[in-house]
Amino acid sequence: MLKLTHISKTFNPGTVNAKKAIEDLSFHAAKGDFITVIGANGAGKSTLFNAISGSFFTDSGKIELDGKDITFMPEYKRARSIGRLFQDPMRGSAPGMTIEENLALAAGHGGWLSSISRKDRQAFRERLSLLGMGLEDRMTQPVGLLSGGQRQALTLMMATYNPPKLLLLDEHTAALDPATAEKVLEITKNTVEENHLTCMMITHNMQSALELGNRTIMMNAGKIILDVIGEERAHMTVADLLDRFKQAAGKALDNDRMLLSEAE
Ligand SMILES: Nc1ncnc2c1ncn2[C@@H]1O[C@H](COP(=O)(O)OP(=O)(O)OP(=O)(O)O)[C@@H](O)[C@H]1O
Repeated sequence: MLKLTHISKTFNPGTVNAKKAIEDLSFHAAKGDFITVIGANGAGKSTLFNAISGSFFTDSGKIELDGKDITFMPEYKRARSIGRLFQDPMRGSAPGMTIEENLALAAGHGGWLSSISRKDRQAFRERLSLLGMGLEDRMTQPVGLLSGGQRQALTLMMATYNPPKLLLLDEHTAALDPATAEKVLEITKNTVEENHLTCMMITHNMQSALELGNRTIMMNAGKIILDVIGEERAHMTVADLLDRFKQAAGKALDNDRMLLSEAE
């Protein structure tokens, strides 16, 4: 479904601030893969997502999605096939518009109340009720009134209303309190499974990285240094992950937030 072939990206090339953020990275995600992504601070995880979603063009290499070469496709066109969520719940939905208007936009009906039919409203209500957050009774309220967790769950629903070919989740629960984060992760798991989505999720929680999805990749210094799936992954513990990181990177994992979440 997603194929990256020898992609590289250097920021500020040719200056003293030059930074090789992705280095000759090749990777293939099969249809239906749910891949958790972990790694050191500044390893290039968000940059990898930016490269896939087209925030910039890579310096070299090729990016293919569902058999199509998208290496030089602009970001707004890729957005039709790639859904993305960020850490900040304020991104991805329009605060001044109501829940149903936001959903109408996501469904592709245009965001104006007059274009929302009774049937649309019924469909929105049914889908919202599955979130278990009571949002089905608040459909005419502006999204800006929602809590971070409610907003993130709504954004996830919007990003997957028409199932994308690829869903990129960039620490989308990191700004939420632990109980809410757990709930949004549960909704994420159900959404990915029910829609058979191909999904990549950056997380700093190593336990969730092993529990969610079917595959885990670990990044360091712009490269994928570990890629585990199947039986091998099923038997892995967080301690094993840390060990494997040390073996592959030649140093201990230095992601403060990952280690902190481990100590909690
Ligand atoms: N637009 C940019 N301009 C210059 N340098 C950048 C830019 N974006 C990222 N970088 C640098 O590239 C490297 C990789 O950053 P990136 O945000 O992808 O790491 P990350 O793995 O997501 O890190 P973290 O876990 O700390 O969020 C870092 O050194 C970062 O400072």
